[in-house]
Amino acid sequence: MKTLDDCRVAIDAIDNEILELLNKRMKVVERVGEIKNDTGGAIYRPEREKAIIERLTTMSKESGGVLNKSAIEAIYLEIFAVSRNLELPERIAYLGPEGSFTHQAAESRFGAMSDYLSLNSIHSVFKTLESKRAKFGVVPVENSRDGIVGETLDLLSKSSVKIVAELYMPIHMSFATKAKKLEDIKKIYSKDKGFGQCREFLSEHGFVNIDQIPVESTAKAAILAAEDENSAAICSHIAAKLYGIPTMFENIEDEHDSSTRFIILSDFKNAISGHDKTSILVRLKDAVEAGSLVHFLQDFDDQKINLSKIESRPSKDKSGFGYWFYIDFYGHIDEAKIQKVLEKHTNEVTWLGSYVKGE
Ligand SMILES: C=C(O[C@@H]1C=C(C(=O)O)C=C[C@H]1O)C(=O)O
Repeated sequence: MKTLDDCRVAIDAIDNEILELLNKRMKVVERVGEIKNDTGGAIYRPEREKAIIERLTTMSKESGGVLNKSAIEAIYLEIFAVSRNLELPERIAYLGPEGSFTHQAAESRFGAMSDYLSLNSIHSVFKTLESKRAKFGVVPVENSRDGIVGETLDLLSKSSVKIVAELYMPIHMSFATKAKKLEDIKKIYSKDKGFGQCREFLSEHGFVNIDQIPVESTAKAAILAAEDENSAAICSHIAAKLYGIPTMFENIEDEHDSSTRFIILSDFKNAISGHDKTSILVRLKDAVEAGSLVHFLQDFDDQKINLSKIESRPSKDKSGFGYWFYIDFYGHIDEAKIQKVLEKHTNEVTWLGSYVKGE
């Protein structure tokens, strides 16, 4: 049996090899960057990243390796982020403030080293992309409990930016405080929804009679709690970490299955990956006439295209269209069967993006 020292010597030797291989990988990545620069190709290729993770996961399984898919993903998403930065540093705008759940989603995809821009509205994220002040945007589009984020859908309907990726993130709340003892806590900050989602925790810990102060975001709650040792925040763990507040309890939400779907916006079209989803907006001219939506959907069914979401929104324009529909379906816009359906409805459909299906 090896001693601790032997193990550490072995680990050091392996780390040397890993570093050498990583540097070797980055040399190849630099060349990819040059090629993309010459040909105008997109830096971020989510479908290629997905294929790498799938291949490595299968390989690890087959060889009996201890790393499962989430471990491989955690390691490789960071490697991809560093690679992309090497190809061309690109700015990522997200719905802030720093420490928001959207920030956490952005970091999970773009890594710790990227150039981030925190903006205080979804509208500003779209504007920043349209004026090319950032290459990517990250915004929430729906939550499993609260439903659709209307502002995101309305902006998608008007903007030229496209959805290039999606990701689902479980939403967990942390209880963070600089207080040494629970009794020292005299007030708690959070967003109104934060309090709503953690009622059982608050009552179990006897916090019901303590001042609960709603503020505009959970990140703001963390900032305030960082300034006052007799207060606490219900916030994301990234916010607690960012503002230097120790987390006293994690996952304090009443129901643990809440997740938010975030979309990554940019200005290019992905190649087909074989695991794609497409989002479109449909303005049916005669939406009020019975059957027009049914006929439209029938065309999808005829081609065996499965829908994953349909959401109606009131149209706010003056063109006379009463409603439009936001639809997600499985497949990529460049697939023949999808072209066949969309060609029949060119005047009614706006393509919002085709991207690798998130998990
Ligand atoms: C290197 C590339 O660019 C990016 C980085 C990748 C990587 O590090 O493997 C993969 C896909 C792209 O997001 C590429 O397109 O192959």
